[in-house]
Amino acid sequence: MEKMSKNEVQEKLKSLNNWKLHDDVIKKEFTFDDFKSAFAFMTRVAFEAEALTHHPNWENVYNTVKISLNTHDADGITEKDFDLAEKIDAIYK
Ligand SMILES: C[C@H](O)[C@H](O)[C@H]1CNC2=NC(N)=NC(=O)C2=N1
Repeated sequence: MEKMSKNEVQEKLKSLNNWKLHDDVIKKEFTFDDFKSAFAFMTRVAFEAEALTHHPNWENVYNTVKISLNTHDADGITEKDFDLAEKIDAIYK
């Protein structure tokens, strides 16, 4: 899949909720009531990632999950990252 230009990424980010471009990834931080809720979210995202064969880079500290998305194969950001970001936001709702 084709890597998107910085302008394409910025334009497409407008259709997402609070994801931001940082270097060559799009990023967002999610917060929860507690660890259990954060980990339940991660489990649901993990299944979605497997279904899409596209996986998040993430870090979890207690009730927060920081996620960054990029496409290794394209060495940048592609539509696949936006597809996964949309699914992640839907799971978070
Ligand atoms: C073979 C397999 O489809 C690839 O390695 C996939 C797996 N998950 C992936 N996830 C992400 N985020 N980027 C990739 O380029 C990627 N490649």
